[in-house]
Amino acid sequence: MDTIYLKGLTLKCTIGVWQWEQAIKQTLKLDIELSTDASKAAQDDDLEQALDYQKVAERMQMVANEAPVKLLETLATRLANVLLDEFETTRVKLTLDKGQAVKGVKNVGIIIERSRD
Ligand SMILES: Nc1nc2c(c(=O)[nH]1)N=C([C@H](O)[C@@H](O)CO)CN2
Repeated sequence: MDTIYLKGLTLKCTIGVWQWEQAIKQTLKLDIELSTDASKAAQDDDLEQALDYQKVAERMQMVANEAPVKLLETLATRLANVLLDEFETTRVKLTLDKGQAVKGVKNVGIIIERSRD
């Protein structure tokens, strides 16, 4: 199995448990790993048969923009579900980074892995 990855994708979204966070947009960084079989796309040199990472990036930004959430867990799960439902992949790993959301911490975030048969 092969892996398509994106690192440091910028997402703008309304996220956070506090009232002030629900009134602003914050910037998160997203890393994604998607399992794929790259052999057919490589053999024919054909984007149509590839897992298109540009479409993945655009879809992730759309989902993040859509609805306010409180928890990183909620957004990460929504993003993973969209990847599994809409793209040719059976395993996803997401790292969602909220930067310096906690005083004294360099970075804070969540890593989730999801798969389907
Ligand atoms: N497990 C989590 N803990 C916390 C979250 C979260 O999304 N998941 N969020 C917050 C606040 O929104 C924080 O980011 C800003 O003060 C606190 N803990």
